[in-house]
Amino acid sequence: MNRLAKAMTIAGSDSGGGAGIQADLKTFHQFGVYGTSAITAVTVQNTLGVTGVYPLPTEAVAQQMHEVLRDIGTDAAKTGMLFNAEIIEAVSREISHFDVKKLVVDPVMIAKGGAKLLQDEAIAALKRFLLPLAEVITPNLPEAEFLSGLRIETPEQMREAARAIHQMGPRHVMMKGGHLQGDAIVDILYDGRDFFEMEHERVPTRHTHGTGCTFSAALTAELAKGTPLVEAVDRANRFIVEAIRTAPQIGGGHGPTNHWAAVK
Ligand SMILES: Nc1ncnc2c1ncn2[C@@H]1O[C@H](COP(=O)(O)OP(=O)(O)OP(=O)(O)O)[C@@H](O)[C@H]1O
Ligand SMILES: Cc1ncc(CO)c(N)n1
Repeated sequence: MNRLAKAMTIAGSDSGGGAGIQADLKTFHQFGVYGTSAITAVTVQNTLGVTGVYPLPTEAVAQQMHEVLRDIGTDAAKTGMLFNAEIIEAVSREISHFDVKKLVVDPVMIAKGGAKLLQDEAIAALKRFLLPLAEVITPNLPEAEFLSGLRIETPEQMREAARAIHQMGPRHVMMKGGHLQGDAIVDILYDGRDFFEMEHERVPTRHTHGTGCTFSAALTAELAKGTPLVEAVDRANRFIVEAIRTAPQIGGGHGPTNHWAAVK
């Protein structure tokens, strides 16, 4: 067997199991990657929504990262729900200290039902401390609007916002176009020079809980294995579409995707 690739997720716990840490670890496993975690907050959630958010002490987040990274190490890492500015600063410090180069930042801000997973005043810390360390940031359109301060209603405005976000320091911007109308979903990847457009089908379903987490976890797993970025994005896209298409119909609300989805 080849050396086992390792990936770390730094994110919130979703008790319902479809998003956050749980989605990330299930996805790492499905990609054959050994997963480790640093939990930033415990959320009380099911498929109907979020009813509680309990952030951990900043020191607990930093210690989880420190102890895992100094012993086990990691080939890639991703961040999800970080909740506040203090946690963002501490996470950025550990990422720099251990020189984690393949960092995927999923700038989680609000859950689908509207619950706040990032405090408003933490956006400045995200831009200042974390984005310059990212290999790739994966905003959806509302997140890209918040970060760039621009309105995004057309593909051209997506490209404009990607340029603005790239200026904040990440080496690549992978902007997910799912929130624009249309039968097809067009995502764009920007490396500071060229735009790569990727189109895939839109699956008609309400079972999309944790799609952003699952997509960025798949991307992180591929990067951990050494897959080049454009190919890693393509594989992660194929995985999330298949996971949505074969969602297991769990719960009475927005159910999780199928973390056992197989992609060739
Ligand atoms: N109905 C759908 N059909 C096909 N692909 C989808 C669908 N919904 C989302 N996706 C894809 O899943 C990926 C992540 O989705 P999205 O941007 O909606 O995540 P998100 O809003 O961050 O999700 P969450 O906050 O629940 O984790 C994107 O690549 C997007 O194109
Ligand atoms: C813990 C957590 N992270 C991220 C999301 C966004 O899907 C969520 N609902 N819960």
